Amino acid sequence: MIDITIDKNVFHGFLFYTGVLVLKTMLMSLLTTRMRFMKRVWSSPEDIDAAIKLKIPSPSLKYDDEHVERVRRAHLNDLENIPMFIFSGFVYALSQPNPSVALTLFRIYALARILHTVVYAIYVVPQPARAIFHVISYFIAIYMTIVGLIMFFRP
Ligand SMILES: N[C@@H](CCC(=O)N[C@@H](CS)C(=O)NCC(=O)O)C(=O)O
Repeated sequence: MIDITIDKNVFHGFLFYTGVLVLKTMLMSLLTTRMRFMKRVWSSPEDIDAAIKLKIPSPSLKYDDEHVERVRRAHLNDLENIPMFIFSGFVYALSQPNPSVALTLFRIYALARILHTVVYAIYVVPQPARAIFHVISYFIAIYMTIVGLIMFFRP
């Protein structure tokens, strides 16, 4: 029998920021599509056929457009990190953390992931801006996983 106690505010915070980050990741598909239309660049021949039918002027088949690839890399980076947050945040929320510390970590994590995208794919800001936002979110997720596992599985 496992005795699970979870603070209501911590759980609400976890679900809220998970929702924000899931929506943010899904938005990356729209951002990629927008960039494809702006640059008129697609990477599948059938998309070029569709663009011609839509009378989009001079669409091109290109696999390495700098702007499109930048948005795709930001999306991929979300996919490498945000699913991890969902596990880390959940196990951490189960470990009876201090509610204000937990909510602060969720908030900083979400903000850092959003700013990572802003400086990577929207307004390109020189490094180390992106690295800083990545490191902040990465170490928060590592901290939450370790604390969560230790506290949850303590004898
Ligand atoms: N898969 C990442 C692992 C390391 C990482 O996430 N680095 C951060 C901070 S420099 C990043 O924004 N990488 C760019 C990217 O994933 O495209 C990479 O190839 O860079």
